[in-house]
Amino acid sequence: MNEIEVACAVIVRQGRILVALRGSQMEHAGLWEFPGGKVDANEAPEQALIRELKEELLITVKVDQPLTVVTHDYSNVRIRLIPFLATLVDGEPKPIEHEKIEWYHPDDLPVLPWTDADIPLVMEVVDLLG
Ligand SMILES: Nc1nc2c([nH]c(=O)n2[C@H]2C[C@H](O)[C@@H](COP(=O)(O)OP(=O)(O)OP(=O)(O)O)O2)c(=O)[nH]1
Repeated sequence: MNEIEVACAVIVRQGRILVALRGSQMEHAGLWEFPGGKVDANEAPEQALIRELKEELLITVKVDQPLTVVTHDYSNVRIRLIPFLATLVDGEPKPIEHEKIEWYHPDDLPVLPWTDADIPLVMEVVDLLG
């Protein structure tokens, strides 16, 4: 199966976490995710994350500690989801590609409809920050 690496960010501000709803034009439309995107060849996951968050939310982040990598098989692709805690250092996020974004308290995350790969990560975030 084709395998892709996807870096994503758990951005925490004043106890709330930035989450994004995938738009109708995207795969997994109508599901929530942590913002991020595919890691290009010869790119570090941290670099990919900084690039993707500039593109899709117009923000600059500082990448902090890595969280636990999740490997998940969708029907057509295996993804390695590579999460990091991150801090917003410049800009106010705007949903350029997403349907919308929200800041949620960690304890409110588990009830959202998430992309399948994110479920273990959501649990880790609740354990760590909830
Ligand atoms: N960004 C992100 N993607 C996720 C998460 N969980 C999850 O299964 N995915 C999947 C959805 C997509 O199939 C893939 C990421 O691809 P994408 O389409 O968002 O990335 P991209 O912006 O680099 O895509 P593109 O420019 O090539 O279209 O990973 C998550 O929490 N964050």
